[in-house]
Formats: sequence, C-alpha cells, structure tokens
Amino acid sequence: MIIAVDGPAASGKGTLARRLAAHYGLAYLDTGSLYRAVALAVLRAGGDPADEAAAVAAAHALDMADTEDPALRGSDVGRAASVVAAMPAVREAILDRQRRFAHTPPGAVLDGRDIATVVCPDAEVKLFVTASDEVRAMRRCKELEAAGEAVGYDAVLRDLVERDARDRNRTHAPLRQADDAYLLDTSNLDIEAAFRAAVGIVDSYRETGGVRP
Ligand SMILES: Nc1ncnc2c1ncn2[C@@H]1O[C@H](COP(=O)(O)OP(=O)(O)O)[C@@H](O)[C@H]1O
Ligand SMILES: Nc1ccn([C@@H]2O[C@H](COP(=O)(O)OP(=O)(O)O)[C@@H](O)[C@H]2O)c(=O)n1
Repeated sequence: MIIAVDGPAASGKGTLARRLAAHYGLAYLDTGSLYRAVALAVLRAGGDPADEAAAVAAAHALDMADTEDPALRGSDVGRAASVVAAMPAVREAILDRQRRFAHTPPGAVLDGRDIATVVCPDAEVKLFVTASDEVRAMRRCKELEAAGEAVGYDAVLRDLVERDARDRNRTHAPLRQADDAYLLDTSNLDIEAAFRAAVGIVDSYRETGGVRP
C-alpha cells in the first residue's frame, strides 16, 4: 500500500505520515528532506540556491545519509529548498528515487507537495493535510524554538506564507490538492486526534476497496 500525504509547510504532514507508517508497517519517506538536503549542499559550498547548475549538480550527488542532518530543519534551509524545488531539472533528478522507494514492498508513506499528483498518482490513499496560516506558524515557531532557533512569530508566518506561495505558483509540480485526495484540516486537532482521523480515512478506504471522496 502507498499512502501519499501532501500539504503546505508545517501543516503536520510529517508527524502524521511517520505515525501512519509505523501503524501500518510501511516505510516512511520525508521527501521535503531531499529538497532541503540539496539546498543545504549548495549553501554549504558557498553557492546561491538560485544557481540552477549548482542545484542540479547537488541533486545528482544527493546521498540519503545527507537527509539526516539536523541542520536541514533550519528556516534558511527551508526557504532555499523551495527555491531549488522550483527547478524542473532538480525535481527530475530525484523523482525515480522517490518512486522506487514507494514501490518497494510492502509499500510506503511519503509526505511532500507533489506525492499524489506526480510521484505516486497511483497511491491507494491520498491525504491533503492543512491548517490555518496562524496555527502552522505557531507550530513551526515552537519547533524552531525547541531546536534552538528563536525566530519571532511574525517572521515565521511571513516565511511560511511566502514559501507556500512559491510552492503553489511554480509551473512544475506545484503544491495542490489532488482531485482524489481527502482534505484533512488539523487546525483544531491535536496530534493524536489528527492521527485518529487519518487512520479512519485509511481504514474506510481499505474496507470499501477504494471509494474516493
Ligand atoms: N495536529 C497537531 N497539533 C499540534 N502540533 C502539531 C500537530 N501536528 C504536528 N504538530 C507539530 O507541528 C510541528 C510541524 O509538524 P510537522 O509534522 O513537521 O509538519 P510538516 O511536515 O507539515 O512541515 C512539529 O513540531 C509537530 O510536532
Ligand atoms: N515533495 C516535495 C517536498 C518538498 N518540496 C519543497 O521542499 C520545501 C521544504 O519541504 P518540507 O516538507 O521539508 O517543508 P516543511 O513542510 O517541513 O516546512 C518545500 O517548501 C517545497 O518547496 C517540494 O517541492 N516537493
């Protein structure tokens, strides 16, 4: 089984996808960490994330071990990731790797922006996870604070809104809800409630053999 989890920044898709993977015994891939790792490699080499040749070279050289670096979670890296992610050649360089991961038995949960639309349009279950801008900014603020990066709420909100706009408006593989994806708004759900709601959606899919919303 493949479960696709897409949504805007800090909507809680990673938290949900990781728990769904553990619950159903599936592998888990945070595809955002691939774009973040490409961006971090360019930044560390002293390059500009807008330099397409540098970003594409970093994407081809990407090692899965690079996706474990705690430095990936910084807000500067998130911003740079959305710049390199708008480049079709960067996306192309890491597409097959994501598809192979998803199709390795017994299947996987992948979270990102284009999983249901581009990477795995054949996924059995598609979730589009969202939350209000304010709720997402508050969650990301707390997360950055806990990681030792104190960024004010206003700056985090501005950053998320700007990054989402870049992700939604790019021409190649933009962030959007697939026509056959379930919308899960977690604005008023804590982590446990969001997980229970998602399990309800996946189980009802399995019981009905794939009735779409
Ligand atoms: N439903 C929720 N309620 C409250 N906090 C949440 C919820 N889901 C996730 N979080 C927290 O919000 C932050 C961002 O979640 P994450 O799963 O990393 O989002 P995304 O993968 O969409 O960027 C994390 O610190 C996480 O613990
Ligand atoms: N499947 C994906 C995943 C991430 N991305 C890009 O990578 C950036 C970082 O993704 P992420 O999932 O780590 O970001 P957060 O939601 O954790 O803030 C996004 O802003 C997108 O530009 C993408 O284009 N496609």
